[in-house]
Amino acid sequence: MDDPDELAPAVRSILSAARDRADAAATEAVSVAPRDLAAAFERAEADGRVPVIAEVKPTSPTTEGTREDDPVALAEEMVAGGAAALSVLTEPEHFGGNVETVARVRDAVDVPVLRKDFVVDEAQLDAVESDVVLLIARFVGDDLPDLLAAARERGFQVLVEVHDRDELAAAIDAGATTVGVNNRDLAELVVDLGTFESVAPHVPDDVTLIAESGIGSPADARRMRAAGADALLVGSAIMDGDVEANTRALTRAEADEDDDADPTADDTTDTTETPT
Ligand SMILES: O=C(O)c1ccccc1NCC(=O)[C@H](O)[C@H](O)COP(=O)(O)O
Repeated sequence: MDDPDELAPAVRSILSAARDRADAAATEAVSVAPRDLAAAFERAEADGRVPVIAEVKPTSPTTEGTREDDPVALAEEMVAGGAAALSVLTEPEHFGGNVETVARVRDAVDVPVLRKDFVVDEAQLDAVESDVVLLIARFVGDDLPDLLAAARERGFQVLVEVHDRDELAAAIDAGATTVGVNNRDLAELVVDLGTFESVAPHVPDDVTLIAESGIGSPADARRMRAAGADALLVGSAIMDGDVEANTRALTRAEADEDDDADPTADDTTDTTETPT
């Protein structure tokens, strides 16, 4: 990992808490039979939905307040809104998450569930079963190949998160097949959708590519898709207000634009002939 002093104070605090939790991590290795993430994206595409990983994110260092609703109810609303997969924050101190929520959400829905946390140590992988785990290239540094292998041995699919071309190269060298480009700079906590646009052209075609963070509107969703995103990971914009409607607006971002461009595509239009 590069110089921790270059990270935002909130992120240093997140990492320090993650290391403390690693000390108390489980000792028995989990064994997962995962739901296929790529297949879930394909199902969404076939159905005319933008593949969206909707994130259960009660709070965060860049969010005001905490959403106190039952996370399982929120997860079900996300699926009703067309989410192809879910992400559940399990970091307790800065994001209001916990590992029990992943298990409850996974029991309640049939889409793949990503456990979103700041894993820095192999034993942390055993805290709970999920279909996908996140490894952040910047945080795990040279341990990425070993952690990737350890996660796969347990059956997890792995989303490797990068922020620039050097991290992308490290992810590809380590054998990552699903890569997320985070638009949020963890040094400044500033979001710039141009990050995805600058890194995406360098991602090999056989890698499943996910645009993460800062996607706030259907126009943003279309922008990320035009830049090559196979799927989008969205938290704040979905959690702010009506979760089902917010999810639907993003999963329908392309279908709704097609409908706008072609009024005859509106399936509510009555095409029966009126007798004269
Ligand atoms: O979201 C934050 O404030 C944050 C701060 C520090 C480190 C990580 C952070 N977010 C983690 C995430 O990966 C996002 O929750 C995820 O990409 C969704 O982002 P968004 O749609 O912008 O909520």
